[in-house]
Amino acid sequence: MVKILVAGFKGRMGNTTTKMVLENADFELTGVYDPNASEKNLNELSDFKNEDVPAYTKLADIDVNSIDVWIDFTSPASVYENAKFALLHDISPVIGTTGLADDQVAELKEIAKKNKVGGLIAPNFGISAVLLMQFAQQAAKYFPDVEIIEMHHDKKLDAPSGTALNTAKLISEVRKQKIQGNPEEKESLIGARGADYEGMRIHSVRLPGYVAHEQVLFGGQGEALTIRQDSFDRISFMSGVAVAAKKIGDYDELLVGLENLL
Ligand SMILES: NC(=O)C1=CN([C@@H]2O[C@H](COP(=O)(O)OP(=O)(O)OC[C@H]3O[C@@H](n4cnc5c(N)ncnc54)[C@H](O)[C@@H]3O)[C@@H](O)[C@H]2O)C=CC1
Ligand SMILES: O=C(O)C1=N[C@H](C(=O)O)C[C@H](O)C1
Repeated sequence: MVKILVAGFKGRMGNTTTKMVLENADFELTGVYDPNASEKNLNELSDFKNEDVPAYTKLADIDVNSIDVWIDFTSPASVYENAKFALLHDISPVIGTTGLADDQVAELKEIAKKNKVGGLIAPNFGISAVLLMQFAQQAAKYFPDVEIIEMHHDKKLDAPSGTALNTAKLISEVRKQKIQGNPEEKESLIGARGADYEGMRIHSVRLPGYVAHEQVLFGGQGEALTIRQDSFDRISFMSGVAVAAKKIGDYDELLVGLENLL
């Protein structure tokens, strides 16, 4: 039985993850954490009235000995501190929160290595998104001209999305250095051409009704290829989170990307 704490349990992903953990026979929910919670126990929430699980609002109060895996769906501002806290207490972090800077990831990898604790940072736990990133990396070998459009709900804090940024990083590993478009082009409205990641453009759409969607557009001589994935419901991330929580205890380093565990 894997003992799990869900960080960010009051949020959209935290709520869905808390339910998934409670419903999975391989898991025991031993804590939930959210500094913005007013509850002391999960059973104070109507959705979870039969679940006796301590709800923490301060890192210092967490019973670290009761936790094997820390699942984090919090905020770009808090994920580094949370992941470091988990690693330093011999708890395996499974991080879905986006917005970690490259130097923060490098530091967390060092801490994991030094303390021999397994952990995972996954920009996206949906299998459709994992496949999209792999297919896009493959296509970029043949189509170096690429633009990414990511579309999300309008409550999202970070832009571009972690998935779009990771897609661009994976593509840049195989793509020849290239500045796309007309070198003389000028934006008459700032931002019209989107963000620039090593010459690739990333466009972020935020609209109510959307959940999480991405298109990678490739253009070539007289042809084009579009790869698209859609998460219509947050349940789409749960099988990936469950796989990670089950397997991460077998590792002693911090991995990036769900594909490493599939
Ligand atoms: N990797 C993946 O597959 C996915 C990643 N995400 C990412 O997960 C994160 C959360 O997304 P949502 O649930 O939509 O956000 P949300 O805003 O609904 O929930 C975030 C929760 O974290 C809490 N929180 C804030 N500071 C905290 C701290 N220091 N420790 C613990 N909890 C804290 C907030 O009170 C809130 O309840 C975002 O970064 C998002 O991009 C979202 C969906 C899938
Ligand atoms: O905020 C979200 O909702 C999501 N965030 C992740 C990201 O930034 O890529 C994963 C997914 O797109 C949903």
